[in-house]
Amino acid sequence: MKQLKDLLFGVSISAVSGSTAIAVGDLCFDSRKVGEGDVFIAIKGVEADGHRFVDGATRKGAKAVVCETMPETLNDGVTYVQVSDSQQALAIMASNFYGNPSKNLRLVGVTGTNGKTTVSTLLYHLFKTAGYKVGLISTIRIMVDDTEYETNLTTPDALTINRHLSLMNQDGVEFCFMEVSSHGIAQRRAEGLRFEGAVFTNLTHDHLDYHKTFAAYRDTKKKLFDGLPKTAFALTNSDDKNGLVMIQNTQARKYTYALKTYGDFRAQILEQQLDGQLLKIEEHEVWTKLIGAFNAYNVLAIYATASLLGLESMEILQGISQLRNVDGRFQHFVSKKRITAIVDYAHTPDALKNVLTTINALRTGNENVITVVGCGGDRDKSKRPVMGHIASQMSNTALFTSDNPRSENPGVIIREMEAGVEAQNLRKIVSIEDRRQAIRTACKLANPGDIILIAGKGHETYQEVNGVRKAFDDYKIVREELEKQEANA
Ligand SMILES: CC(=O)N[C@H]1[C@@H](OP(=O)(O)OP(=O)(O)OC[C@H]2O[C@@H](n3ccc(=O)[nH]c3=O)[C@H](O)[C@@H]2O)O[C@H](CO)[C@@H](O)[C@@H]1O[C@H](C)C(=O)N[C@@H](C)C(=O)N[C@H](CCC(=O)O)C(=O)O
Ligand SMILES: Nc1ncnc2c1ncn2[C@@H]1O[C@H](COP(=O)(O)OP(=O)(O)OP(=O)(O)O)[C@@H](O)[C@H]1O
Ligand SMILES: N[C@H](CCC[C@H](N)C(=O)O)C(=O)O
Ligand SMILES: [Mg+2]
Repeated sequence: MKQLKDLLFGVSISAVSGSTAIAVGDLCFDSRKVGEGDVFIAIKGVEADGHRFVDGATRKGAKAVVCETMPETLNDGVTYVQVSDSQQALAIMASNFYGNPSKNLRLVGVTGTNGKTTVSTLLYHLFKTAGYKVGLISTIRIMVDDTEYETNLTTPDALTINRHLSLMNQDGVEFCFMEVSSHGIAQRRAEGLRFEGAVFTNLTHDHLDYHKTFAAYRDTKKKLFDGLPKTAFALTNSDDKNGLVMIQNTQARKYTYALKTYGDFRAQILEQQLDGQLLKIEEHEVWTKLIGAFNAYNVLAIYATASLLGLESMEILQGISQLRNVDGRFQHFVSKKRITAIVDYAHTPDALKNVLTTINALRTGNENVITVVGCGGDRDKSKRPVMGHIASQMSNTALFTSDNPRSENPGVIIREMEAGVEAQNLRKIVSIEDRRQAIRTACKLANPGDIILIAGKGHETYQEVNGVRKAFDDYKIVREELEKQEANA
């Protein structure tokens, strides 16, 4: 059992009713999961206000409540702690609860619209190859060195983060790479963590449903850098319009990386093929299996981060040459009849544009590019016409389909994508709600040499409709469809 007053260390408290010198059980921010002796933290969320569940939580046995507004009736035997920000309090208490595990390892946060999973996962593999014990907190999985844990958010809640960091401490993990999403920052999920460094990839259109304006989205990301200590490093992409803005107010040591402009770390693309590219990083040439200009940025960010963490150049370059694509990021195969299928997690306008630019640059003749793409339901609607335009403009055929419609009508989402298609591209689009049918049609339309891109879902192995996730794997399906079709031909 822990003492409540110890868990509150560092929390800015405005009022207390009852004693904080009491032993408490777990921390809990969901009244439905409260157990006897727990501390319930009431959070004002997007859907609900946790303050409404304070009474229910104490009836289920919560011994202490952390809240922003004191309830009108206080129950005997319960300690109420009023704080200015419950989400911040939760994060600090979660870190205290697990013995501040981020202080016992070298933690690096990665933020930006695209590239977070790629950069953090590749850093994990690079440091593993270099012989270290490593942790990873990413969209796809959480790794405590070799042990994998499931996750359903990019940046999990503060308790989940600290619980896994604590497992990393127990396992002797030295480095941890972690994605820090804008939702994570806005909801203070990573507050109270001690970062040794933070990396910025890029900033383009996404999540405007949540942040409302691009400036608010940018300023949210910037907070990760504003909160770094002097001893940390802040590494930014100076080719990105907002790269320097990110590090403008940080106390940390500032470093930049760039392909086009000036940077402390620089790279150049020397050659590109479907199975890799040759890069010049500083004075060294290195071959990587990761292709596309966007991956040249990712690889350079990894090189710079590893250098700042003290690895030797040669060791880093050797590691880079062994890295493979991250699951669902430009994951591809060539069928018997030489049709290339690429599955990619491009779910923002910029990512889709980058992937299609890379694919178009690989064309050597009259190959057709056939794109299958959708837009997520209950997510930023303003992305839909833009992605519709990009897919139709940059492909020979674009099949618009469903991508996790969630609570929305998939047909309506597709109509919103169609609204962005310019008149001269209308003949290139076909809309098919059923994603499997859309993939099947793309396979039927493809001739030898053609390239099929299936965008948006990458590593995901489900399709989410009305709160239910049904098994669905783009890579498996396109493989099956092409094999079936080629066997019947
Ligand atoms: C919009 C959003 O980000 N929501 C997240 C947020 O939920 P919330 O605060 O809105 O929760 P709420 O339902 O309003 O409830 C408020 C509070 O009341 C509590 N409650 C509620 C009901 C009840 O009976 N009793 C009770 O105590 C809830 O536990 C909560 O503490 O906090 C929860 C706990 O941390 C998250 O699980 C939840 O993520 C939802 C599931 C989600 O889909 N989030 C996505 C958008 C997200 O965060 N994505 C980013 C990646 C984005 C990117 O691509 O960059 C991510 O980091 O994954
Ligand atoms: N550095 C980059 N710049 C632009 N686009 C990129 C970059 N890296 C990857 N992408 C594109 O974005 C897609 C998503 O990449 P990744 O999963 O690494 O991003 P993320 O930031 O983790 O996304 P999420 O916010 O969903 O967690 C890739 O499939 C690719 O199409
Ligand atoms: N982390 C992103 C993932 C989007 C992936 C796409 N397949 C979708 O479901 O919209 C989000 O939650 O917005
Ligand atoms: Mg990610």
